[in-house]
Parts: sequence; structure tokens; C-alpha cells
Amino acid sequence: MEDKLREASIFTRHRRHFSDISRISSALFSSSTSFEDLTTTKPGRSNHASRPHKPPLHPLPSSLVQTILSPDDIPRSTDYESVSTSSTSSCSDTHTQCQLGNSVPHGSLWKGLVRMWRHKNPSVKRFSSFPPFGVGKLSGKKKLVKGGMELKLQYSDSQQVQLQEKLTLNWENFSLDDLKKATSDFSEDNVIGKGGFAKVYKGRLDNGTLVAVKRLNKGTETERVNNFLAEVGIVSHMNHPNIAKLVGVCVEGGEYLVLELSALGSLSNILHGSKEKLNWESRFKVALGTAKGLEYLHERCPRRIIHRDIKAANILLTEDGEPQICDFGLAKWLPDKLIHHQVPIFEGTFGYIAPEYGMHGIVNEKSDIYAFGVVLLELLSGRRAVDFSSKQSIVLWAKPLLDDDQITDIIDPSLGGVYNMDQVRRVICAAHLCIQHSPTLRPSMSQVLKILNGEKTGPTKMKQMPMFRRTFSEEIFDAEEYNATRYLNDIKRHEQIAFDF
Ligand SMILES: Nc1ncnc2c1ncn2[C@@H]1O[C@H](COP(=O)(O)OP(=O)(O)OP(=O)(O)O)[C@@H](O)[C@H]1O
Repeated sequence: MEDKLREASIFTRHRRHFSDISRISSALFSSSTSFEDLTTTKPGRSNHASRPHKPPLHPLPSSLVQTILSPDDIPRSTDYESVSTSSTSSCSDTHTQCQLGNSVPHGSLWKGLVRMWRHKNPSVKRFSSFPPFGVGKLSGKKKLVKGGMELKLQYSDSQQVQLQEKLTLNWENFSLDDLKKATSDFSEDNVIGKGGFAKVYKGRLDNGTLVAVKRLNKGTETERVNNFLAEVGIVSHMNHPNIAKLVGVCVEGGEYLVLELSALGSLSNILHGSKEKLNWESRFKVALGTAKGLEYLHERCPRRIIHRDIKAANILLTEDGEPQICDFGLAKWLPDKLIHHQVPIFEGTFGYIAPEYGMHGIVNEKSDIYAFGVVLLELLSGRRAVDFSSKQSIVLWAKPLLDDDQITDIIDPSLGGVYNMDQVRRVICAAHLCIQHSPTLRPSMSQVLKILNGEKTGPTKMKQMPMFRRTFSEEIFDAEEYNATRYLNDIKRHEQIAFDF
């Protein structure tokens, strides 16, 4: 447990730190920034003295609807949505940004939403809806006037019918007493995890079901509510064996998510905190299952989702070792028309952050794929994403070994040489591709799955794999924009800042 706490605090520290890195690095790319901007902490941003700010899933009001509806239910053309597209000559991709534009006072909207929800009737067992947009209240046109900004949501008749149906959801709405009973009054003995934002308790419901009760416990009420709704909004739409399942929620006296218990806990704990070493067969199962879960998020959901915090601590294992991706507090819906999303504040976990995200705030599926590559390296080597004793990131350690195909130097010695070499080669190949510095060179999750399943065979060395050979324009992009030296320098710089903290 001590190990877990230490790890949690390390991750939290780096979250804070990256907010500052973000401010500095984004300022470096803005010609209008003065030196003073670089050296002062802006109000509203996280600093070392306060908890890192975790922005809501969507600062746009559509989040209110998105919390309870599937993405396809959301009216596409809303008055408040502003999306701009611009091309840059230096990149083969069209760089599209979601401009957040005017700052909508979403915090108060969210807060009001949950207050009304709480106020409703906490004893109602079947959770039906978030009241303001809920059953019976929905009109063809809903207007909200907040902070001088008028927001209009328009629905057709058929959409309204669909919304009414969707609003009857199948989660339990637990009372605080239910959860107290299930967790022996939130006994410390039942604590099974601590993250940067929550404490997680093991519990047993009246019907015997074992659950994990996630109590959000950091930040202001507005921040907690934002985080809560963001996570509920995403996780309630997931239905995949490799995604942690939501059983219910509780909003009495705090914000609680009740999830199915993953009996073996997090991969991070098992891989790095337990004396009993995970054998290769189990590691390969985790690699494959996590890849399936991520492929579902990226490619098979009604609308693609980026998790943004893929790491060993957010991969839970069920009793039979099946991995489940958890913690959707940072996840984002990514609309089809956006190639990537640019976020104003950096959040994530040091060691798993893709270079383009760390330096430019650009997120898309490829940021998750980079992080997944780091997890694969952890599975292969048994090392942590960041080794605080040697002050080295796993990517910096593994890259030269991968480039030179030194498989035996990468493999965890604690496996005692007992592994399936063919599977190891597949995992190495996938990891090597996933941690490429150029996002365009990283494979999609379905390509990763094919590699892991052995459907794409070939040498582990990337340059010998035809499907990922660089195009001429990619070579130019790399040479001009982001070459390997800069990539390593960037990682080193992050590393240095993090260790100096
Ligand atoms: N369903 C579950 N079953 C078993 N353990 C769980 C479950 N959910 C969470 N945990 C444990 O609690 C820990 C923290 O959970 P989680 O990552 O959701 O919290 P968080 O505060 O959002 O974390 P972060 O700092 O990564 O944002 C996990 O690493 C895991 O050990």
C-alpha cells in the first residue's frame, strides 16, 4: 500500500508540474507572450500550492447533454460550438483545433445540475436522469442564459423521443447509507486505491456484488462535480469486457462512482508492487485485452474517445486476469470532423505523455497509442514508466535496445527466460511502433491488435516493415519539424524538470 501511495503522489506531482510546463511551452510558441507571462502563475491555473486543475470533459454546454446521452444524440449544430480549421504547411495533416472560444461558466452550470439532481429524491433507487434535461422537462428548444451568454439546444421531435428513452438509464442511484453499509462506513481497511483525485474502497452490496466505490475527494466542489460528470458521462456509455463497468452513482454528501470490482487491482500494483511476479502468459493477456479495450474506444464507439491517461495504474485486472481500462476522468469525445484536439492545460502522467502532447497540447488517438506503447514496455521489461532511482524514463532506456533488436536485454529477467518468443516479438514490434516520435508513424489500435494477434507478421525492426515505412512527406516532416534528436531532448527536458521538482 505504501508503494501505491508513493506512486499516486508521484503521479499527482507530475500532473501539477505539467500544467506549468504547458504554460511555459505554449507561451514559447506564442509570439505575443511576454517574459512576465512565462514567469508568473496565472489565476485559475494550477500551481504548486494548489491541486491541479482538471478541466471538464467539454467546457462547452453540450457536456450537460453529453453526460447522459450517447454522442449521436447530441444536436450537431449548436449556437455555441465554434470549430475552426487551419492548415499548416509544415505538417501533412490538416491541423484542426477545437476553439473553446468564450469561456462558458460551465462550473456553475454543472454545479446547478448536480444540486438539482441531489435535491430530487435521493432515495429513488433507479437512477433516471439528470433533472434539468430530464424526462418530462425536455422541450423542443431549451434556452439557458448564464453569464450573459445564451445557449440554445434544439431537438427534433424524433430526437426528443430518443432522448426520453435514453434518459432511463440502468445504473443504481445509491444513497450514502447504501455505500456506508457496503464499505463498513468507508473503513480504511477497505481502501484499495488512491489516485490524484479519488479514494477507492472495496465494498459489498446487499445483493452480494463486490464493487469498488470511488469517492472523489480532491478540489473544490465545482472541480469534483466536473470530474464526476465527465467520468460518468463517458463510462456510462461503455460496454466492453475490457472497460471497467459502472454499476451506479451516489451524489449524497459527495460524488461517488460505483464500479464493478476488479479483484486483482491495478496492473501497476501487480507488476511493480507485488513480490509474486506476473508470468508472461498473463502479461500477454493484459497486452491483448488492453489493446481490445482501446480499439473499442478509438474505433468502435459511436464516436471516438481518447482516454488521455492510459497507464499501468489505470489498467485493472479481474479475477481471471482480464484487463479493464478505468479512470475516464480525463477522457474526451473526439468528433469525427476533428483530426485532433488542442487542450489549453496539460494533464496526464509523466512517463506516458506523447511528445506532441507534452510540447504542443495536441491530443488524438495517437497520444493514447504512445501511452499504450509505454505500458507494453512495462509488461516486457517489468520496469516502471519512470524509474525514480536511476532517473530514467522507460522510453529513453528501451529505444536504443529496440532499434538494435536487443530483445534479451529488454525482457524482464524475473521471467527467468520463460516466455513465448513469438508473442514477445509481437509485443516488441507493437511497442516499438507505438512509441514513435511522429504520431503519423504510430499505428492505429486496430493495426496494433493485428500485430499482437500475429496477423501482421514480420521483423521487429520497424524500417523493415512495409506497412509502416515512412513516406517522403513524413521524412520531410520529421526532418523539419520534429526529428529524433529533438524528441529525445524533449523527453530529457521533461525528465529533468520532473526530477528537479
Ligand atoms: N473497479 C476497480 N476495482 C479495483 N480497484 C480499483 C477500481 N477502480 C479503481 N481502483 C483502484 O483505485 C486506484 C485509483 O483509481 P482511479 O485511477 O480511478 O482514481 P483517480 O483519482 O481518478 O486516479 P488518477 O490520479 O489516475 O486520475 C486504481 O489505480 C486502482 O488501484
